Parts: sequence; structure tokens; C-alpha cells
Amino acid sequence: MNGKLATELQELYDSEHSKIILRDLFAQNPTRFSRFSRQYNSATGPDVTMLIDLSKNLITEKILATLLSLAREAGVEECRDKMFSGEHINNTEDRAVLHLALRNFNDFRISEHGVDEVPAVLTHMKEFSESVRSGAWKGYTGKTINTIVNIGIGGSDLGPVMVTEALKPYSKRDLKAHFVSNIDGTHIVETLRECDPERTLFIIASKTFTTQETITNAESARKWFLYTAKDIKHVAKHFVALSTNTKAVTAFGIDESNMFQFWDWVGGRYSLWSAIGLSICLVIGYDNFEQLLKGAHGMDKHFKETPLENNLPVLMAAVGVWYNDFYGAQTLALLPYDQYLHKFADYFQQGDMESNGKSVNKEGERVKYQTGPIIWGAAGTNGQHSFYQLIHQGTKIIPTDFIAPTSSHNPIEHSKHHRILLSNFFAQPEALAFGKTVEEVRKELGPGASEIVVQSKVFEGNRPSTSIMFPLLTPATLGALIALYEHKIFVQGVIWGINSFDQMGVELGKVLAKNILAQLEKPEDVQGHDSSTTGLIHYYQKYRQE
Ligand SMILES: O=P(O)(O)OC[C@H]1O[C@H](O)[C@H](O)[C@@H](O)[C@@H]1O
Repeated sequence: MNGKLATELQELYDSEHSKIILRDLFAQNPTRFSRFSRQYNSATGPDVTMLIDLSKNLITEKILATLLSLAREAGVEECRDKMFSGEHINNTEDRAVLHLALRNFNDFRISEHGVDEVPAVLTHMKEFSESVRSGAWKGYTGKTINTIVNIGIGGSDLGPVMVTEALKPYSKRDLKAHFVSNIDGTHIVETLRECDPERTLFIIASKTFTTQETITNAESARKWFLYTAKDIKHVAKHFVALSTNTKAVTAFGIDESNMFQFWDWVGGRYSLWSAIGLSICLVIGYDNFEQLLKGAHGMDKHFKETPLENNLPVLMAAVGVWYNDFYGAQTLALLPYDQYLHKFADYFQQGDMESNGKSVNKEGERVKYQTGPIIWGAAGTNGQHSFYQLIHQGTKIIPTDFIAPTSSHNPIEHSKHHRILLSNFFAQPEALAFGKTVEEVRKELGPGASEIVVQSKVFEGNRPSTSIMFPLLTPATLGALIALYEHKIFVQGVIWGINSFDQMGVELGKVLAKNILAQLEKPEDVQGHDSSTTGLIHYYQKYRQE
């Protein structure tokens, strides 16, 4: 973001932005859609196609070309190649970044410890998930498993939650899946109410196996289980672990043969492709899980081999940088018009904000520009009846990504629901881009209309959006879609010169909480805090009931 091209972009913004009016740009250029949209067709693995339309963004040919030059100047191609070759690009933790090795299927050559163990772990996941799904795996009283409970948080929760929701049409409907993440006892208690200890499998998902929430929830689950099962040896039939930490897993009492391994080069927020995906395998079956991996691999190949001008993650990243660093946009809204993707924004809240929420660059200097955006969103059409008002008429610029399948898994009423859903998916970006002028409002309301009402009904328009479409939300398509966003985040991190693969910002609160936990018993123990924190703890101590 330093350098000649950043300055050039700032000059372009200063001189051009008042002239970048989508109404005019579309009127002047009938080929704007074809110029600024791209069709993705997977070059390997299962067929995946996707249309990405960038034409309703506040860009011109010149701006896009300059943004791509900025990406090139920042070293996106070199950094990408370093990532794919296993260089330790996570510089603060001296680690490789190789989630793409989990979905590689012998295409790219990567030498890093553990990479050659990936197929064996996949085989373990396949065999285990098939035996649970088929009923061959029995609980301690000889009954089959009908419920799984994934206990994990952050990356060890959000990916499996999002994907199992997204691929529900492929799920084994008689296997219930729960996900417990919050340390709030309510989460595990309410979940266990729905479980039968004789038929429940607990999956303890934690890369480090030291995360306070996960270990506490896992211990409570084990206690609940043993209350009925009595004998500790029954734990082996009902608890498995997904982790990089063998020692801590065995110390917890889980047999090493019931542990599914992964490696330090898998970042938590990129771990759904690893053993952390076991709950996904159990829910949708191994073959579908493999399709998910292969769909992602197709996007990896596209990202690795396509020139920047047609490289989808790079194009999306470039457009995002334009809003983030020149228009001053603070957020990006992810708006999937597919109920199955209702956790997509939650998932990429971690994916993007934990990756690019940094203010120090890779050299350890404070950056002088904006980095990662705030990610939020909800499944359409629900958002239209709540927060879209602000996107349409508020004072802030909110770039949006609209995502939809052309066909629904549930085409009820001869696809009437889906047609209505899609009519909204088409209409919203159109309304955002082109708005409604004061003349149009006056004409609509007729003579004598109150000027206050007229002004209130004006839509300024010129609000940017990207639209992404694909035929159907299949496992392979979802894999490609997730990988598209992962690589977009990577590219933006490179442009901003930051390390997208550590998460030091989550540590301070954890340390303070540990200190406070030890002081909660007695008021006189509460030491070393500001008056606000002390006051809040004292209030708790006065009114708590245990
Ligand atoms: O998988 P775990 O080691 O339990 O970590 C779970 C999560 O907690 C950490 O605090 C990080 O912020 C996340 O990136 C991580 O996904």
C-alpha cells in the first residue's frame, strides 16, 4: 500500500470518484457486464461453474488495471507461489500455510512435514465415518450412534457448522449433529438434553487441545456421559479427538487410535479441510466431503495458474481494497440468497477478520492505511426486512457480495419460492446501483406531493455490489466458493503487507480472564484493575447466586 501505485490510485480516486456513477457507466458502455464479469469453470476435479459479476462496482478499466498493478507490485504472485511451495510465510510463528495441501490430491508438489500423512488421515476419516454411518460402530451398550456432538470453538467450530448447514441436502437425516462452542454452561446443558448417552458420539475438536472453552465443555460432557456409563473404558466408544496435540489428547483419556491428526501448518480458520472436518464427513458422508475438497482444489489451481487479470480471488481482493482504502468503507456485507448458506457470513467473520484484522505489517511497523474490513451479513431475503434500509439510504458506503444458486434443492411449488427469492437477488443490487432519482419520485407521486416525502423516497444509488451465481449448492461448488474467499483474503493481506495467518489479538483477553478467574471468590482478592473492572466484579460478587 505504499509506493507509486498506491499514490496513483489515490490520485485516481481524487480526480475520478465523483464521476464514477453506475447509471452513467452502464449507459455509456453496453458491454460493461461482459467486460467486468468472469465465468469460472473448474480445470480439474468435479465440474464447478460460477459467474462473478463485478460490473456493479465503482470501478473503471483504468482503476481495475491500476489495482491489479498494485497487487503485482505488492508481490501477490510471489507470495502465492511461496504459500503453495510450503515456505514459512506465517513469519511470526515460523509456519507454512498449507490448508491447500489438505485438498491437493497429488497435483502440487509440496514438501513439508506431515504433508505426506494427509492421505492416511483421510483414509482414517473415511473408515471411521463409514462405520458410524453404517451402524457398524456401536456405543457401549451395543446400540448404534444417532447423535454427534462436536465440541470446539473458533475454527474448530465455525467451518463444520457452516458446511454441515450448507450441505444439509446431502446429510444423513437420522444422524443428529450438534455443535457446542460457548463456555456458557447453557450451550452444553441444552445440547445434552437432546442426547442419549448410549447413542452419542462426542468429537473434541481443538488444534491445540488447550482451549479453555473446549476442554471445559469436553470435561463436562465426559462427566455427563460417565454418570450413566459408569466405567471409564466406555469413553473409547464415545469420544474422539481432532487435534495436533497427541500428548494432551491422551492425557484427556482419549485413545490415540481415536485421534485424528493434523499439523501446525493448518490455521484454525482454515481447518475445515483437515481432520476438523470429521463432523462434516459424518453428516454428509466421506464421498461428499471429498467432493468439497476437490471443488476447493479446483479453485486453488485457478488461483495458482491464472493471470491476475482473470484471477477471481485477485479481482475480488482488488475491488475490496478500492473501497477499503480509497472510499473509506469500513465493512463488507456477505448476503447469500440461499438459506443453506445462513452461516456463511459468520464463518467468514472469523476467516477474514482474524486474518486481516492487523495494524502491524510483516516488518513489525504500524501501517498507515486501513486493513481488513468488518464482515457481516445474513441470508436473503431476511436482511431486506431489517438492515437493508441503511445500505440503500444510509450515509455509509457498504460494499456487498450477493451470492445465489440458479436452482434450489427445494424447488417447491414448481420453484415459485426460488423464483421469488431470485427476483429479490436480482432486484437488490439493481436498486442499490441505480437508485431512484428525485424526478422519478416526483413523477411517481404526482403533483402536490409533500417535498419531505419526495426527498425521503429518493434512492441515491451508486451503491456497489458484486454478484456471484452458480447452478446449485453442491459440495464441490461450496468447496470452490470457500476457497475463492480464502484466497481473496490472502491477496488482500499481501497487498496490505500483513501476516494473515497469526491471531495475536485474541491472546490478551484470555490472559486477563485467567487472572480474573482466580480473583472471583472474594472481594478482597480483586486486585490490580481499573475502577470500572473492579466495580463490575464487585457487582457480580454481590448479586451472584450459585
Ligand atoms: O482449535 P483450537 O486450538 O481449540 O482453537 C480454537 C480457536 O481459538 C483461538 O483463540 C483462535 O482465535 C482461533 O483461531 C482458533 O480457531
